[in-house]
Formats: sequence, structure tokens, C-alpha cells
Amino acid sequence: MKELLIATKNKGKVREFEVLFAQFGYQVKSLLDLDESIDVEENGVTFRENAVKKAETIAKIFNIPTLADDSGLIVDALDGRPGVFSARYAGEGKDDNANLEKVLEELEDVSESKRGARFHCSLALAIPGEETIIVDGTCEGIITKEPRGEEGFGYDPIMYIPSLGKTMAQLTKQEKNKISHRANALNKLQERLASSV
Ligand SMILES: O=c1nc[nH]c2c1ncn2[C@H]1C[C@H](O)[C@@H](COP(=O)(O)OP(=O)(O)OP(=O)(O)O)O1
Ligand SMILES: [Mg+2]
Repeated sequence: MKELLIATKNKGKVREFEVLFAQFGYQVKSLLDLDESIDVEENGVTFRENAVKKAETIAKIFNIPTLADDSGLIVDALDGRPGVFSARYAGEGKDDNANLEKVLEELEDVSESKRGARFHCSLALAIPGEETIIVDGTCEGIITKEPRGEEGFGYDPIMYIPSLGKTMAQLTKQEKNKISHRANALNKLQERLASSV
């Protein structure tokens, strides 16, 4: 089976990429398998900048094709926050629950019609000696009043998908992978790779 390195230490992302890449015959490896001590500072002002930095830094270290994902939640009523700061919104601990509680608190007085939000995912594929490929994907939803569901990770329990009548955390991995920002970005990457051969 072909292998692809994903420049991430996020278990939730790894679980989703495992399923997404299985359909293309790839087994994914992550920094959790190779070297957990590697830390790339995410100091970019855009998702794209951070994704490129993670992919190119890790591709250089291991000299193999490397995919990186930089993603986050963009809330309309919060002027786009938490955005690129999503992972550390409630502090350096990267605590998913504290992060989503902070968003709920900030939206306490915001009515349902103004609770629109989207997940954004930028993917960067760095292949040693080649130009890095960058794509984006989004997924629209509405921020709930309280968390619902146990699946997924991050802000999934507060992201309600109107067309499915469920939060992202109430979807199975397979259901989430049909509509997610990550899946949409990966579809674009596949199109880009298909059109370049
Ligand atoms: O599908 C998702 N469902 C819910 N929440 C999500 C999703 N996708 C990203 N998110 C949130 C989690 C984290 O708060 C931030 C990503 O931050 P981001 O820096 O890209 O990832 P990370 O630091 O957890 O792992 P790493 O940089 O090693 O890939 O957005
Ligand atoms: Mg990160």
C-alpha cells in the first residue's frame, strides 16, 4: 500500500484522513507515528500560510511527499474569529471543550439568524523538488446554543448542519467525510493532481 505523510499531531484529523485516503489506496502516517517532538510554529496570518509552512518544513525533514492541513472555525458574528487561532482560542492548552465553550459564551446574546459560521480547511501538498500545491475547502453551518453529539473533534459539537438536521458531532465519520471542509479540500486536491498528469 502507498504511504503518505500527514504533517499533523491532531488525532481527529488523522482518523478522517485514514478513511479519506483509503479510497485512493493510501495508508497515512502522521507525526504521531514518526516524531511527536517536532513542532512547527503556526505564526501565519492565513490558513494557507500555516498549511504551507507545516507541509514544507516536514517534507524537508523526512524528504518525502507531505500533506498538511490548517483549519478552523469562522464565525460571522465574531468578525471571523476564532479563525486561524481556532486551536488555541481559549489558551495554549489546545482544549477542544474550552474552545467551544468560549465561542458559545461570546454568542450568548446572538439570535439564531445571526449565528452563521463556516469551517475552513487549507491543504498544502509539498513534494520535495516540486512546487507546493495549495487548495481550500469550506463547510457552512450554524452555531448551536449548546454542544450536541460525541463524534468528531474540535468544534464539531456546536456546528449544526441545517441540511442534515444534526451537528457535525452527530454524524458518523463517513457522513462527515461527505460534507466536510476537509473532504471538499481533498476533492479539489485530487482534481488538481488529475489535471496535472
Ligand atoms: O473538522 C473539524 N471539526 C471541528 N473542529 C475542527 C475541524 N477542523 C478543524 N477544527 C478546529 C480544531 C482546532 O481547534 C482547529 C485546527 O487547528 P490546526 O492548527 O489546523 O490543527 P491542530 O493544531 O489541532 O493540529 P496540527 O496543526 O498538528 O494539524 O480547528
Ligand atoms: Mg496546529
